[in-house]
Formats: sequence, structure tokens, C-alpha cells
Amino acid sequence: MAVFTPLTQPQVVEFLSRFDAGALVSLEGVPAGTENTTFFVTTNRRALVLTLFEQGEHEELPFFVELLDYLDEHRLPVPGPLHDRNGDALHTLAGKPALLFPKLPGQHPKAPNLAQCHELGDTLGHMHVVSRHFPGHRPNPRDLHWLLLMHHKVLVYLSPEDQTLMKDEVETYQGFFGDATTLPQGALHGDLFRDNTLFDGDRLGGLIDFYNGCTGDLLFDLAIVINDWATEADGRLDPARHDAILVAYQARRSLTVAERDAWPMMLRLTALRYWLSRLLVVYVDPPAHDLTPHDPDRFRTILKARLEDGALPLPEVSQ
Ligand SMILES: Nc1ncnc2c1ncn2[C@@H]1O[C@H](COP(=O)(O)OP(=O)(O)O)[C@@H](O)[C@H]1O
Ligand SMILES: N[C@@H](CCOP(=O)(O)O)C(=O)O
Repeated sequence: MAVFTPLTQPQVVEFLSRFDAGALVSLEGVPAGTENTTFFVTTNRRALVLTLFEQGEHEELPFFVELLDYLDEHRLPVPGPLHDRNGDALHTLAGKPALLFPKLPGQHPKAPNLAQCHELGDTLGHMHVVSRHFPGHRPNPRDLHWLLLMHHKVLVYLSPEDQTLMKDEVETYQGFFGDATTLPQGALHGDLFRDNTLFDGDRLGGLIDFYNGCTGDLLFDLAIVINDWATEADGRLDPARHDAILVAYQARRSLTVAERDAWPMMLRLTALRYWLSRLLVVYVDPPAHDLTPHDPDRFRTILKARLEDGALPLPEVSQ
């Protein structure tokens, strides 16, 4: 389903010959995935993942390689791309940019338990401690400036009530966050949903799909995680998962006073970010491929719940 570009065995044999990764044993297209073509490649030495980039900003791929290399060097559980004998990670295969990764163990957790939430919070906290020193730079493509610019495009498809909700929210964020960058900065995953993680039982196999990776407010990443990992079907926060993630995260990195102040607003902003990006996919810029889009209403529900309930108290943590 998500193999947009088929590959032949001889193409992959030739591709693998550039690396010290062993000889091809099997090649299997991966049906999951929505944007890129993914293959599981098994050699006589190791299990690998081959990604062909179908869309997006190809000129941004060196940033993603640099970020994954950096996190891998700092022993974060990410798929550090394989470099060929000349030191190059980025290649062209079947006319598409291609990267080869180690295959990480595990499955996406659908209903994460508290041990998994703890692992995720710990790893994200660790990643943010490390990523504050990452030298690369890529402005967050889904930040407040993007919300300001893009929300106009979907208003016409919304009910009058939802139009008011969206416009009022964006205006409120603008007033709150303004242009000041007072929040701690670093490299972000940018889209750390459950389906961008792999768990082998309670053990985190790794974080994948860094193609929303960027630099910006670390709090943005944490709010995305809480909205996806610790939210009930009705949009309300689940206190146990919320606390498991935040206690583990803060054992690595305490939130600053400014971050604590911004937290309720950041939960709202990141909920609206996905409400908007999903609406854009449905109404404005549908994918070329026949894939079922994610439900925008899920994030409208989450936004409304955050507005009604506010944020849960942030757990106090002594480091
Ligand atoms: N390094 C990896 N290790 C194990 N599985 C992976 C790895 N990278 C991707 N996958 C698998 O391939 C699927 C699609 O990859 P992903 O990068 O999320 O593609 P897309 O950007 O198209 O959604 C993932 O859901 C996961 O099952
Ligand atoms: N995880 C997202 C999809 C990626 O977001 P995008 O801004 O890159 O389109 C979702 O669940 O909507």
C-alpha cells in the first residue's frame, strides 16, 4: 500500500554494494507509512530499513541525517543512518533520495502502559538535554508563524462556531507567545506520536520518522507527546499517563518557570497545529496517493478539552 516506488532485487543488490552491510537475503515492502516508501532489507549480516523519499523538501534531508547522526552518537535510541564507504549517507535510488537505517525492534504501542510512558518521557528528556547543544538549524515548520499563515486556508470549510474557535485561539497564542523566544531551545522530533515509536514489550526499541525534526521550543515536542500519549477518547487527559511521562521527563530536564507558565497554552497550540494540518490534508492539499487521511476532529476534541479543563498540574520533581 505504501510502496509508492517498487524496487527490484538487482537494484537493491547494487545499492547495498556501496555499504559494508552484507549481502541481500530478502526484500520486503512495508505497508505502513504514509509519506515515503519503506522496505525491510535483510542481509546476511543485519536487518535494515531502506527509505525512499517520495515528497517533502529534499534539500532538508541533510539536516535530518545530521540530526540522526548527532543523536545516535549521543546514544539515543534512534536509527542512525548507515554511511557508505565514502562516508555518505544520502544516496539516489530509482530516482529518489534514499537512506539506509538499522531496523529497530518492536511495535507501535496503541494503548501505552505506564512503564512505556515512563520510558518515553525518560528518552525524550534525555534527547532534549542532548539536543540543546545540537549545532544544526531548521526553524520549526509548524510553529506559530505557520498557524497564523495557514489557518485562513481552512476557515471556509468550518462551521461558524469552529471558525471563531480557530481564529480566537490563534489570536490568543499570538498575544501570549509573540515574537519572544524565552523558552529553552533545541532540536525536536516534531511529531512524536505513538506510531513514531517502537516498543519491544516495555523496552523502547527506538524513535523513528524524524522528518518533522527541527529546532525550536523544546516544550512544543513535550506538548505533542502529552496530547497523543496521555489523552482519553473524549479528549481529556489521563492523569496516570500524564504524570508517568512528565515525572520521567523532568528527572532528565526540569521545566523552567517560563515553560511551566506556557504549558497550558502550548498544549492548546499543539492540538490546534494537528487540527489544522489534518484539515489542510482533507480540504486543501490532499495527498497524491489514495490513503485515508487522519481525522481532524480528534484534535478539535482535544483542543476543546484543554480549553474546558485547562492543563493538569505539572508534577513537581526533585532532580
Ligand atoms: N528504523 C526502523 N526500524 C524498524 N521499523 C521501521 C524503521 N523505520 C521505519 N520503520 C517501519 O516503517 C513504517 C513506515 O516508516 P515511516 O518512516 O513512519 O514512514 P512514513 O514517513 O511514510 O510514515 C513505520 O511505521 C515502521 O513500522
Ligand atoms: N502525525 C501527524 C502527521 C504528520 O504531520 P504533518 O504536519 O507532517 O502533516 C498526524 O497524526 O496528523
